[in-house]
Amino acid sequence: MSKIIYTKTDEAPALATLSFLPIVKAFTQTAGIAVETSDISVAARVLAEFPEYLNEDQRVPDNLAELGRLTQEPDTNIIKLPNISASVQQLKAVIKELQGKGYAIPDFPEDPQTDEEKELRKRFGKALGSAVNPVLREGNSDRRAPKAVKNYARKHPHSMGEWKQWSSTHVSHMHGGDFYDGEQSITLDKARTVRMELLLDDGTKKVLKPEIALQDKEVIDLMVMSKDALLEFYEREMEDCREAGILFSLHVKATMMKVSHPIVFGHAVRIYYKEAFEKHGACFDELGINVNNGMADLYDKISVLPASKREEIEQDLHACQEHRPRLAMVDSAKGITNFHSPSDIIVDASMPAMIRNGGKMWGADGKLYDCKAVMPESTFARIYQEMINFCKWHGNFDPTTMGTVPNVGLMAQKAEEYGSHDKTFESSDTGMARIVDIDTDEVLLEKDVKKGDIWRMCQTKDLPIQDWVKLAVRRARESNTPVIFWLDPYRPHENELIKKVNMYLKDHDTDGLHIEIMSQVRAMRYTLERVARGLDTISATGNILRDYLTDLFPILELGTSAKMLSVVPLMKGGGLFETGAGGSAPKHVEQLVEENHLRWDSLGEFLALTESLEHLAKNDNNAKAQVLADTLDKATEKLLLNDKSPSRKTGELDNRGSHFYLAMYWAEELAAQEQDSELKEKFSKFAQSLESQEDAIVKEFNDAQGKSVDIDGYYFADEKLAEQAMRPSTTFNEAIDSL
Ligand SMILES: NC(=O)C1=CN([C@@H]2O[C@H](COP(=O)(O)OP(=O)(O)OC[C@H]3O[C@@H](n4cnc5c(N)ncnc54)[C@H](OP(=O)(O)O)[C@@H]3O)[C@@H](O)[C@H]2O)C=CC1
Ligand SMILES: O=C(O)CCC(=O)C(=O)O
Ligand SMILES: [Mg+2]
Repeated sequence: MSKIIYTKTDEAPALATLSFLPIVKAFTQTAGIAVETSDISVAARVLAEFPEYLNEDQRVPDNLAELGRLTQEPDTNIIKLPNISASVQQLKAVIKELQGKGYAIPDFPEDPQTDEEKELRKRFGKALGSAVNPVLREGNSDRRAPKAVKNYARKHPHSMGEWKQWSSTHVSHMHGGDFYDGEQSITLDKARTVRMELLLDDGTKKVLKPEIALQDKEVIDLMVMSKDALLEFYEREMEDCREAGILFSLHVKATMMKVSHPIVFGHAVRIYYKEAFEKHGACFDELGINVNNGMADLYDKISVLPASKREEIEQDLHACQEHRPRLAMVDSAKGITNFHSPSDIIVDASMPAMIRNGGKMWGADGKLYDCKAVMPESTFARIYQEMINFCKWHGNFDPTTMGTVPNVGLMAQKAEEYGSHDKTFESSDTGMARIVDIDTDEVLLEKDVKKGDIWRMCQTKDLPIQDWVKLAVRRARESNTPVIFWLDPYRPHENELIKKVNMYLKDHDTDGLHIEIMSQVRAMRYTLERVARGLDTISATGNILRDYLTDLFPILELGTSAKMLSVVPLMKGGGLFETGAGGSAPKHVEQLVEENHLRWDSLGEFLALTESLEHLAKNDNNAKAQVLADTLDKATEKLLLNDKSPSRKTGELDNRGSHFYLAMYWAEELAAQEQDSELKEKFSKFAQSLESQEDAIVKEFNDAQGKSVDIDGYYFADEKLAEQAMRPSTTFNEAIDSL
């Protein structure tokens, strides 16, 4: 029997799954396909990590490890929904919720001292930040807007804020002392085993990572972020921002760069509130405040202090604000600033939202203002400034005419920075950071560091690079679209990649294809000139730009990255089908709980399912699966054309109603096709029955809305209550269950 694994994740997509999965199961079983679920939500991952603390009946298997194993099997077919990459605050909330429900998970040790606490911290660390995607992404990334989706966006453009030439909005990044500055990179001449160490001035060595096995032809990099340079940069930019009278907004990716970016974030907060931190430092230390977790953590922890002390601290914090720039807000109604939590502003989604808004962010008064977008690491920040320059000169992009920018991303096997967190260190001393061959004692790479600097090693394996080049050539051929490799010869790492790209391009027939290599800023300029003329350009990028560009262009082109087709052809032959290119939309859960309306758009799920069925049809020689894929594709287009995507407004069609329409259109298409008479017969009756009950079903869906709903939890909601909430139409449920 053919099998699809459907992941159960978190927040909005997890809710949507409760409504959509019964439909998927009912349709696919007609083609002999079993759909199995695999719970990889952050709560399930925490439970799986601590079986010895749980009763027998509370234990759950380590599904993520199993899925990771399956990525190595050629017949694997996984549909992967977005999941939470948890910050420390979120992880603590997960633990609290589980404990409250009788799961005796231990407390999170914030400042581990004993060996036991350190071990616990390490185990919890497995559920922190981006812990799922890197395990499953055993292939490179192919993300694009399907034609039907792009055509729909052209006909029904989303709103765009207006860019003015006199906008003061700009990007600020470091010009020295950051990871880009003085980066070192080599391609290995043979397989080696190395250690990462800090050589102190007195000759002693601190080994930080005793053994890393490196493959032949692998590219490794050594990069350092200077603490002094970072602090100077923040001081200068905060003052510049205050003088300019615009909002200060910090954009980091603390979820994926889960070691370095919380530190970079924490320094910004400490500099902003410098005097208060100097005055109350000892008290903050005593309370175990770690501002790398955001101001939310600070306010939470000072709440235990006597009122007079607490008020004094609050006053001192407010006094700092007087001579600092105004902060961009995440939620002005609730007074939540950009410094509240490092996972509130995640650069891949936050920068495009600002650019789409005409370069504006929300101020504390709920009004929009120009801003200084601060992205300390210059490596990729420059692409955003280039886009801002373009917008200021040419005005905002026009979704009705703009071209599209698909992406082929080098991602497999934890490529580049996104795989570096276990090789990233905040230096405890001043000395020489070194990568040393264990067998020969050769120093492969070394760089001076000072106490507090952040240093890291990145790895990029050769086979993923070969596969990436192959995928880029394939996409160029299949879509007859130019490919630009965004690679900067002045950056040592990318210079190594350029050599490899040039070499591996020779393995393919590139006759008649337009393939070029350009540095990021030129590539952005070139791509935008084409975008504005309605021309399409594939971006072939490394892992970080894959992430950034696949939110940036879709948000401008389609209004959201949720509408992207996002395929990961696994290197061992299987398929990983991600649903959209965005995240788990936490704000949507709030609306569901308060008003029983889920505005989550499952288009990404529909697109992923189509690809998954097509993959399965070919792999398992399952003709019925191909019929299901073809008809689902048509049904999805019909859904768009008939405007049956979820509305943002409570009382109107939402996620659940939209699923009903997809089911009805899918059934209609199956009834209309001539390839498979069995499916035709079965779905003709089903389609008729849904059509005849359409009004009653939509009424049931809409009537359920407008009141609050209790699903008893957030990270570990009650399955039954959540399912009831997500399947409120008895008529539709009966129809689906009877298929
Ligand atoms: N592949 C993965 O597993 C990914 C996971 N993440 C994780 O997701 C979480 C949230 O990240 P965040 O930066 O807020 O980005 P999101 O992409 O989740 O959300 C940003 C906004 O995009 C819109 N949006 C996203 N998806 C949809 C959808 N399907 N339908 C309609 N609108 C949508 C919503 O806008 P509006 O509010 O206006 O409706 C939403 O508030 C984090 O924990 C992050 O780590 C992030 C990216 C990828
Ligand atoms: O894994 C994560 O935290 C985010 C992934 C992401 O943003 C992406 O792949 O686009
Ligand atoms: Mg992303």
